Amino acid sequence: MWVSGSQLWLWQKKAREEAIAFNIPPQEINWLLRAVAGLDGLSLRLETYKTQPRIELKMPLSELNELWQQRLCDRLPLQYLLGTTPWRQFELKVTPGVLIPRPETELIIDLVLETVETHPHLASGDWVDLGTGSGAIALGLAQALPQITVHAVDCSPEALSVAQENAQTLHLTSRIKFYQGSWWEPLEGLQGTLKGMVSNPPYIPSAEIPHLQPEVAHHEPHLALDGGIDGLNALRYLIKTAPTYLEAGGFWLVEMMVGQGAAILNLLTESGHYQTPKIRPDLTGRERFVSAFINSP
Ligand SMILES: C[S@@+](CC[C@H](N)C(=O)[O-])C[C@H]1O[C@@H](n2cnc3c(N)ncnc32)[C@H](O)[C@@H]1O
Repeated sequence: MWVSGSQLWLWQKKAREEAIAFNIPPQEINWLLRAVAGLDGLSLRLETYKTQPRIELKMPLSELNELWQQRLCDRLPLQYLLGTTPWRQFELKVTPGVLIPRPETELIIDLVLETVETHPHLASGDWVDLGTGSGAIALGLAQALPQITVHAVDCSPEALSVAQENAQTLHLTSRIKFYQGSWWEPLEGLQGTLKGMVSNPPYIPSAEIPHLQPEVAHHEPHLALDGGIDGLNALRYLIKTAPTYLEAGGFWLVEMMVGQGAAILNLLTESGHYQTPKIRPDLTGRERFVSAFINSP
């Protein structure tokens, strides 16, 4: 499907005005045009594509416009409309059955790598990603630590099928084992053997979910968001159960919501099974992660 550069420029100009009117970041149009028209950042920024006689689109202009109207009127996230999202060096498949992996979650991989540098025994063996969703964290770990096997668990069959497809596309299927079930349930046989656990569990207090941006509240799976009354249901469970599965000296790392750090540190200390619990900030300095080690004998 071909259009002239000037036709596409006119469409982009109208879409930009609509984005501003609907309070949607206008940069999303460039993202859309990169994906649908294969335009690069420079020609979009300088609008040089406007003089191109012919530009190939992956869909008719009318269909592109329908997608855009869905973005505006239904507040459907662009990542679901395009079916992909960038995450670390990957381009991951996403569907409305999985949480769109967030840029701040990328830091989990860096925190693990930083820890492995000072604790080299963690660089091989078995790790788990509990609540794997699109598979983002499991894929990032498998790619960054070539000597480990990642066990990736999710209770959502739809999420697991997306995660498996992502692993296939990235040629990482031999490094990740996927399981459907609740948290540790499918991993009974690995009790006491795991080197590390990472998880970005649901942690939003139930009553806050309807007040999130409509893109999140209306379109992302509530199973991925809802952490119960205080948001800590899954985190509490993971603190209680991880010591049965991780080996002594094993590493425990979770993502959380700003403001949950003190409660999580308390739970870790009360459990008596963890040492050196630490709140870890994201790149903007907000407290978003907590790590600890399982007590050594
Ligand atoms: C916040 S999302 C994280 C997804 C992905 N790890 C990421 O960071 O983008 C939480 C994930 O936990 C999964 N989940 C919720 N309850 C679960 C349970 N009881 N057992 C296993 N997974 C669960 C959800 O399906 C969802 O995929």
